[in-house]
Amino acid sequence: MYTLLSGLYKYMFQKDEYCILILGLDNAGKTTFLEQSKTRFNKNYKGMSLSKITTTVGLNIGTVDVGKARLMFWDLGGQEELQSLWDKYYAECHGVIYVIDSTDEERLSESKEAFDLPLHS
Ligand SMILES: Nc1nc2c(ncn2[C@@H]2O[C@H](COP(=O)(O)OP(=O)(O)OP(=O)(O)O)[C@@H](O)[C@H]2O)c(=O)[nH]1
Ligand SMILES: [Mg+2]
Repeated sequence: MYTLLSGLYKYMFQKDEYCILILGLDNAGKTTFLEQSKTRFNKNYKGMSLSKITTTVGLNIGTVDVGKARLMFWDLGGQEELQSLWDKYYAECHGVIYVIDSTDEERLSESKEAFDLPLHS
């Protein structure tokens, strides 16, 4: 009976959780994207001032509920020495958002190389 009820409860109220990695070069706008997503989708979230966002050294985690899904975003640091950590998270995630600063044309090829890195490791 307990199993039946807990199954029913989970079916009705529990959200499916998905882990989404946010990758991209340093300064591409990953943390800004995460903050904007949280502000847009989480009703009671008062977003932090965008000017207060500094470069990410570790990991920012943000949760956003969309319909019956709960998206758990992992925003990793994009600096070169941190890129080797990307593939540690790659195997655990359900999806990847790759952020490119389209105005920074000089770094587009560097961005492409960094994008290819976890795909080939
Ligand atoms: N104009 C403009 N500036 C942006 C946009 N997104 C981010 N920025 C600016 O770009 C800079 C870097 O943004 P972050 O979100 O910290 O970049 P990041 O990819 O998280 O960088 P790391 O944490 O170092 O990997 C900040 O000064 C932001 O305000 C955008 O869509 N438009
Ligand atoms: Mg960041």
